Amino acid sequence: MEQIKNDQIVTATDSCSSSMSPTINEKTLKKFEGSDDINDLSIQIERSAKRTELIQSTEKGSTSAKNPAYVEWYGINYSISEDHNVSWWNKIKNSDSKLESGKHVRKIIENIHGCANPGEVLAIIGPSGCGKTTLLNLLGDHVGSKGVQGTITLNGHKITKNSKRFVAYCTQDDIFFSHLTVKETLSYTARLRLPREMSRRDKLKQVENTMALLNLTKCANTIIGDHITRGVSGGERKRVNIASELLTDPSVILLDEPTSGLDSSLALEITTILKEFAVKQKKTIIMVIHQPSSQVFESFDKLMLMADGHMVYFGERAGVVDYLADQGYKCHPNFNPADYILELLNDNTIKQKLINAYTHKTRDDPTGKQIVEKYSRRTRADNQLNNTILNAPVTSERRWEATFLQQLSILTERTFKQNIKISLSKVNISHTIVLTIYCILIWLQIPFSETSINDRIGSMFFGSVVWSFYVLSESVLSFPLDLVMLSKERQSRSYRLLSYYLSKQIAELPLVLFNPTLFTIPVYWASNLLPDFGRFVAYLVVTLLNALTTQSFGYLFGATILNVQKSIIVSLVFMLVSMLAGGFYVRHLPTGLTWLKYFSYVRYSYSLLLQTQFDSPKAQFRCARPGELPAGELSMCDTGDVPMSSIPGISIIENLGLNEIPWYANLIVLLGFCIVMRVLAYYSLRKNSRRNKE
Ligand SMILES: Nc1ncnc2c1ncn2[C@@H]1O[C@H](COP(=O)(O)OP(=O)(O)OP(=O)(O)O)[C@@H](O)[C@H]1O
Repeated sequence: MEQIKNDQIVTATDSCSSSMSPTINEKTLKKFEGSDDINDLSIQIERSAKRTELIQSTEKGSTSAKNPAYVEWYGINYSISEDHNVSWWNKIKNSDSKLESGKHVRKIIENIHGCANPGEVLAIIGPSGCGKTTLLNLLGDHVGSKGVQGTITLNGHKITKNSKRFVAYCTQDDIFFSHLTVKETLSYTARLRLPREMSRRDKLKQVENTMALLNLTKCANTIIGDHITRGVSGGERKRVNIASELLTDPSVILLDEPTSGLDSSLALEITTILKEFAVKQKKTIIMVIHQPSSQVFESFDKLMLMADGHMVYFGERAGVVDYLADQGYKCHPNFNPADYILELLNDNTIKQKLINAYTHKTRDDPTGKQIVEKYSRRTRADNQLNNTILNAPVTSERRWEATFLQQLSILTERTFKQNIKISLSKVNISHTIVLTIYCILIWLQIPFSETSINDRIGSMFFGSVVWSFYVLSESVLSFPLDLVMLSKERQSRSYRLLSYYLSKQIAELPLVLFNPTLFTIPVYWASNLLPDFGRFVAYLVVTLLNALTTQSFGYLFGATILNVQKSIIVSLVFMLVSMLAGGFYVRHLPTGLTWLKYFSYVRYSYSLLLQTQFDSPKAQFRCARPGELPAGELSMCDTGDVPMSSIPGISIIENLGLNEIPWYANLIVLLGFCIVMRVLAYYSLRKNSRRNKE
């Protein structure tokens, strides 16, 4: 231990008792008078003044100042069941008893308590894996009730759906739509989550101010990006994450490592902004932070130390150094206390001693309720805030700020902007063009003759099935890929599930139809399908309806399974089974499997396509001349009693056994599949989103 202390003293440059305030004051200025750093300092002063001005501009109409929220938690325990290695049979047989006996239960956090007051910043510090994020998830009500014990309150009341809207959670992972710009991202958030009474202009002004505050103005028009498309930098993305929560004016802000990936001056700038928000707008700020600099550390009001899921310290930040000194671990005055704390907590022996010391200290108050009462200002008179407000539930009369129609239009616009760049990307368009050219070359001007009937049917079947695969592979991923964003935004009560679901249908409709249309128009005319405009329109409509029905199935699989890999496998198997029962590859299904054809939507669209092309007086196919057919194959013209010069199209459909039901019945069934699958997909998504909350 002595070694640790000495090493730290040698390398330390920061001060344990540094009095550097987050904002630059005259005293600091005097210290630098006459020095070369004066220019830097005046820039900092300017920035500080600008920051204060921007925070004041967002202060107008702030609801958090009217709705201060005291967060208190005590007796918190959280366990998970670790049954990954148990066979499914054993899980079914013994699930409850094994869980109860604790055989597969792992305690993640134990007997945790604390509180955070409006106007204050509470920092949670501890080594990696000690349970900080888990605690934040619990405070943000992002964990279901399973395995959770203890009490978490907002102003003394349990967190409800309505009060949750006042709690913003800035997660460790920055979750965004990759093809939207920074400004678009923040604007959509503002339009969805800022009060209904605010005009759109004011909401956008708030976005501009927040961007200026977090130094995002210069990258306002840069896309967020992802691992494929380069966008803003990691630090900028982190700031967009913070901005998107700050601009919605919450009463409580939970932040998971808001400064990770930022350089030290930017980290200080962010914590300073948060501190100013806390003080000026009475926001309650709880942040998990890794290795803060001493200046950042000084800006915290309260501190909570954790190790191995246990408490090590909770109280005033200013008291931690003395507390550790009392335990025999004195921090050198020249050393950053945060670094020192982490050094201590990463030493197994010291960590255990500190955990034991805290447990001993709270032996008469194992849930920590009394400690919480000691540090919470809720129950005590406050000069600035009326005591009745302090105990009032944080709640809103409205469940959503934007009306249903506003949500629908905002989400449709957002989904369209995000997806158009994917669906109509250069790669996708090139793929369609190449496929179109290839099909034209293969099926160029198919003659109306008996010998080419199979080629004609083949071109029609391929022209619809190829888009089924294409559409299925995109639509099946639609919900699994949106899942994290959806659950984050639904947690913050940004919109209804129904508005999200309908907006997806509307926004993706033109996009899903674009490529099949681009393909079908030239291929139809080039391959010499029935030269009749009405029939062409009918053919196009059926091709597009087939694509939409496939999309419905894709939505259903995606919404039900919600797992990328599993959804793809299930949808592929389904598609292959539907194709085989579709009537193209197998005309007569084996006895016992004939029912399959009634469930194959491919069969209905395939029958409809053939009906558009063959069920017409214009569809006449010249009989094969001797020697044109392969040896041994009989011409359809020779099978009847009357000699024929051409074959009517209708007899071809009859021969294929695809005229069992009229065209309008095929259309109704296909439409039915399309609509019913979408309704089922919605209920499936709703059921899954409810299950996620439990
Ligand atoms: N749902 C879960 N399933 C399995 N393990 C979990 C789950 N939730 C938390 N854990 C485990 O609980 C421990 C605490 O995780 P948590 O993410 O809260 O740590 P942390 O202190 O935030 O770590 P870091 O600083 O590295 O982000 C880890 O060991 C983690 O693996």
